[in-house]
Order: sequence, then C-alpha cells, then structure tokens
Amino acid sequence: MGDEDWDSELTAGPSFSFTPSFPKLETEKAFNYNESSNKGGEDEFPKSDGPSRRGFGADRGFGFKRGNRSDGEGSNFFGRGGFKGRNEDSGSENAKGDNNGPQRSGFSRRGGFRDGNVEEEFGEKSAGRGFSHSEDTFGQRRGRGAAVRGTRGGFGRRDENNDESHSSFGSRGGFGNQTSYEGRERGGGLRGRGGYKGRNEDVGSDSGQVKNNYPFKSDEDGENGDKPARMTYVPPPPPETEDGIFAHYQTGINFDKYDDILTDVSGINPPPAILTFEEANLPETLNKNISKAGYAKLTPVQKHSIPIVLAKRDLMACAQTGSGKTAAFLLPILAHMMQDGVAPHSLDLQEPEAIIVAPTRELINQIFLDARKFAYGTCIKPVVVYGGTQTFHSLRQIYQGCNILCATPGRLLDIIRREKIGLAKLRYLVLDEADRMLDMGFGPDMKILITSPGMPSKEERQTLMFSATFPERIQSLAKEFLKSDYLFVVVGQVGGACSDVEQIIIPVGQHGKKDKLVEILQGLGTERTMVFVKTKKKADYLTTLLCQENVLATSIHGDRLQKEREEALADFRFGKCNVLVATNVAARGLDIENVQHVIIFDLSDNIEEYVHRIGRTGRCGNVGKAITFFDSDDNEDRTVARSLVKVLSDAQQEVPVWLEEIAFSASGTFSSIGSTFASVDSRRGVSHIPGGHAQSHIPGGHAHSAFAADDDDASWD
Ligand SMILES: Nc1ncnc2c1ncn2[C@@H]1O[C@H](COP(=O)(O)OP(=O)(O)OP(=O)(O)O)[C@@H](O)[C@H]1O
Repeated sequence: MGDEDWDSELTAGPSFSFTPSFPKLETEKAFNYNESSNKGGEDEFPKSDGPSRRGFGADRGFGFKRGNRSDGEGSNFFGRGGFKGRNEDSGSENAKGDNNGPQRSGFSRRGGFRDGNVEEEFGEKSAGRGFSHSEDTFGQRRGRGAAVRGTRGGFGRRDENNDESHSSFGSRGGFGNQTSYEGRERGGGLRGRGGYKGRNEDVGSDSGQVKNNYPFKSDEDGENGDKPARMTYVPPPPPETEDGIFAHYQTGINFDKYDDILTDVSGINPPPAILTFEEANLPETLNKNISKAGYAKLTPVQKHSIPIVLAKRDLMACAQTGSGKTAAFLLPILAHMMQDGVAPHSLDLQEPEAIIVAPTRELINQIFLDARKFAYGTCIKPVVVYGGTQTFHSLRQIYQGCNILCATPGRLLDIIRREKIGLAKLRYLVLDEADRMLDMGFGPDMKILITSPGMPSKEERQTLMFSATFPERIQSLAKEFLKSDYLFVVVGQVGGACSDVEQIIIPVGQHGKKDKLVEILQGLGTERTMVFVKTKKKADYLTTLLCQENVLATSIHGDRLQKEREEALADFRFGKCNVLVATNVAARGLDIENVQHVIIFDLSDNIEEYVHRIGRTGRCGNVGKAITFFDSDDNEDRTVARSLVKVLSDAQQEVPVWLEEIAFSASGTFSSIGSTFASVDSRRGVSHIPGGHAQSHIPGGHAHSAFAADDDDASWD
C-alpha cells in the first residue's frame, strides 16, 4: 500500500462513525483566509503548508521523500535498497467532504447551555460585579474565526455556535478526567514571532475593554486587526458526583519500584524527604481526599517535593512521566491554603492565591480536575480557563470564586490584561511542563506574566516548576523566575524516559510507514494506542486511512474545533475509539487510563518530545510499549539518533545495532539532548556521563527549540 497514491487510498471506504472528513474550503475566500492574510498564524509554516490549504496538496510533505523502503520489523535496515523515488501525493481532494454525516451519530445530545443564553445570563448576573454589559458585544461577533477554523480541521467543518457543547460529555460519567476541552485558535499578533507560530490561543478580547497595552493581541482581535472573531464554545461542566470526581485507575505492578529510582536534591538546606502521607501532616479533609483518590503511598517526586513546597521553598522538579508530579505540587499548595485560610469570596475582583499554567487545554483541564478532587469538601475553589472557550464562560467561572486559577497562557494573560483578576494575593505560581512553558513558544508569555502589574516579585511568591525534561538552556531561563536558593529535585535522570515503557525502534522508510502502522494496529486489536505524527493534516489523513482499514481511530490536533477535540479525547478515553492519532498537542501530561501502546509514526527532532510522547503509556507503575518508526533517509531522524540511543540505554532498553551505527555516523548532527542529559542541576556545571553513548556536552551542537520547525502543531494552547 505504501507505494500507492494516497489520493486513491482515500476513496470511499467503509463509513465509520468516526471517519474524518475533509470539507472543501468553500468559505476560504469569503473570509480572506489566505497566506497573506494569515500573518502570524500557524500556516505560515512553509513546510507544513503546501500549495493549497485545502488538505493534502500534491507534493506535500508526507510521503514526499525518496527513501529506502524498509518496512519490516527486524529487517536488515541497510540491506534494503529499493529507492522508490516517486513523489507520493499525500493530498486528497477526495478525502474532503466525503464523510460529513455519520461521525457524530453516536453522541447523545443534551440540551442546556446555549451560548446566547450564557451571554445573556452572564450579562445580567454580572451587572453588579464590575462586568459591563458592553461585553455582550461578544454576542454579535460571529462567524469568521470559527468558520476559518472549521475549514481547516480535518473532521468536518462545524460552527462553534452550534452550541451543543454538552452533548458528548454530559452523558459520560466516570473517570474524572473526561472533560478535557481542546480547541485551537489563531491570529494573535504576538504569535507572529519568528519561528513559532500558530499557538495563538484564543483569548477573547473586547478591544473596548483593554486597559493595558500588553504586547500581545488576543485571537479575537482578528487576523488583520479587523473585527475580531469570537469564541462561543462553553465546555461541559466537570463531574459532580463523588464517584465521578474521585474516579481513578489502579497503580501498576511497578509502582513500588519507583522507590528504587535514585533521587537527587540540589540546593541549599533542603528539608528532609517524607516517606508517608502521614508525615506530611496534611489537613484531615485533604487526607480523606487523597485516600478517596486511591493514593496510599507517595511517589518519589512527592516524597521530596511536598516537604519542599510546605517549607515555602521554590522548586524545580524533574521526574519521569506518569510518576505523580501533579499531586506533588497540588497537595502542599492546598495544605497551605487550608491551614492559612483563603480570603472569603468577594463579589468584586477575584484574587487567586495560586496560578497554575500548562501548555495545553487538555492538560490544564486535567490539572484542574485533580485540584478540584483534592479540594473536595473544602472552601478552596479551583477554576480552569483556557482558550477556545467563550470568554464570558471563563470570566463567570472566575467570578463565582477563584482561589486556584488553572489556565493556559493566552487566556490567562487576556484576563489579567482586562483586569478581571487581581494578583495581589498570589502566593504560588506553578509552571507545569515548565521546560515547554519557558521555551521560545511560551517563554515570552511567561515573561509578560511575571511582569504583569500587581504580580508579586519572585521574592514574594513561591514559584514551582515541574516537568519530566529540563534541558540545561531551560534551567538557565528558569532562574529568572525562581529565587536564587531554589531547590532542584531530580528523580532518576533529567529527561530520562520512564523505565516502565518498553521502547522499540523499527526501521521503516516513508513509503512503508502506512502499511506498517496498519499492520501493527490490526495486530493489536482493541488495545488502546496513541499514534504520534508530525502534522495536523497527516493526523487527519492517517485517521481516515485507519478507519478505512477497519481500525477505530480518531484524531486530536490543533486544527480541530475544540468540541471535536473534546469528543475525540473522550471517545479515546472511554473506549469508543481505541486509536488516537495525535500531533504533539497530546504529547505532554495527558493521563489516560490504559494506554497500552504509543506508536511514533514520525519522530520529532526534539528528544524531549519523544520522552513525553512515549510517556503517555507506562504510567503510575503500569507497563506500556512504545514503537518508533525510524527512517534512516530522514535527516531529522538521523539527527535525533544519538539522543535516542542515549535515552534507550539509560532506560536499559535494547539499542539496535543499526541505530547505534547511524548515531555514530551522524557526525555534526546533534539534537538538544546533548545538554539535556549532561547534568542534574545546571548550577553544578556540566557533568559528563562516563561511558555514555552520547556525549554529555556536544561542542557545536545546536541549541534547539523544543519544536522542530516543520512540526506544524508546535503550538497548542
Ligand atoms: N501517590 C500516588 N498513588 C497512586 N496514584 C498516583 C499517585 N500519584 C499520582 N498518581 C496517579 O498517577 C497518574 C499519573 O500522575 P500525573 O499525571 O501527576 O503524572 P506526571 O508525573 O505529572 O506525568 P507527566 O510527566 O506525563 O505529566 C495519575 O493518574 C495520578 O492520579
């Protein structure tokens, strides 16, 4: 199959309820959404956007390479010649618009919240609370942004104003994380900065309300500085029942083995680690919630981080994926708030005591649900706000009381800019996936955040940073945010992969990837699998292909409407689809039960993202398997070979001989991993790793951004 034209593969196949569709961009002109008008938008990526914006245009990236056809696991990587030399046309007009109808058929529709109602209701309710009715102008700003988004999402264009936003989630009880809302917006001015694009969080803004001249534009400023688009999506409410709130999955057989991982704490006078929850002396209600959440034993990052946060120290913590970093910051923050008390709910300005930021909407919502779970039965109110949702909705959540504000950066800055929250009482600033938050994509936003009017200085607040990866260059940037005596907790090795994930690298040329994927997935049956690809369009394309091959697949990426992304995630989480094809938007933080496999269809040239991607499986002591396709003809794959060898060997995984050969023949091409693994704490200087496969410090190595330039979904929130 790999040799055929992708167009022809996308002729009408079996019609699954989740088969994506590729609607024709009939509104494209009407909205003047062309390359020249999209400055700052993600489609400026030259590689990711070919001659057409309508799907997979001819000669576009996927399958466009000449390459060794090498499509068998265990095949002799170098022995297979067979340059096909043909340009695969990964684009397909046929792929568009064929399957519009049935994919949503499975969802029950629940009434309730319609955006218009929300706005009216909010307008009225907010009258006495400092909201001006002029914000109802949101109600009039329709269409453009949503329509543009719709045309570009692979799964059918959908007007966000259809407002049946509760249809899928409301009917799903159970696991507390099901309400992950995702969306995608574009058009912000700041996002036009070099090399990084498209993150463009949709931050609703009424220009008439702007009080500060922040150097960023909200999405609703419109793409040409004209009438802004608006977000009308109102996400479904989180679960209300105790069962729903405390739903969790079981720790795995290797949970106890976490204790064997070496932990290092650097910095002056760290408080001693605790060994049990009892030693933390947490408030009774919090302890009850912890046990209802199924936590009986601390993970290493929790053992060290909880006392550090309780001791009011700043912290940078690095621990492997799925090892409980979220609770490591939430529990001590909540404990402090419960012990010290929080300000009574004010009808005027809300002044949260804690702000937590994360790079994606799904992740921040997941963190919010955890915060809500641990704060259950207390007076502490966590709130979540993120782009892609109606700004009124965000504001209304805040005005109902907000002690812990969980937010994506764009929406947070917009709300601060509009003076809808005050920062005077802020005591905790948490950056989850901190290396991502400080990298060039979000770094400028984070700087704006810490220099926002009213933001307590780093001496006055506690700043906490968590991630599974912390490249040295990011550690340096982080110092600007942290007190000089911050502590650095490292569980295992900085940037190391989770050892519960079996990592398999197989040599596959571009032309063989599709066949190999189908073969693997068909062999896996209904086992839950995430497939990571480089581009949004490829995600949709592969999803269509998989559905045609009778694999129940859905996709999540930055071009899908938020509602669709929520549905996709829920369908995956609750078993309606067992395969989720994703861009890096789903690489970090997502905690989905029972993901048994990760398949990396396209390697990113950034090893950190590899570590996060494979970390979607093998969580919380459970085991998982990650299969990575490696194309030896692909320069990016070759670039990351050394780092990959290092990650594999550090995690005691088998390193294929052919990969080692590539790694060491790839002179002059290094990924950022060289510095990532060089040290524990950059304040200690570079520590060389004796006998390591990769040098700890690679002279002349490039300092990469967290994202490859041709990863067209490098921007997520
Ligand atoms: N002490 C514990 N006991 C039992 N389960 C736990 C414990 N700590 C965390 N968990 C569970 O483990 C899972 C992974 O936790 P979490 O999402 O916080 O990991 P993480 O380290 O933040 O991962 P990532 O690096 O991917 O963001 C969650 O389902 C969480 O509820």
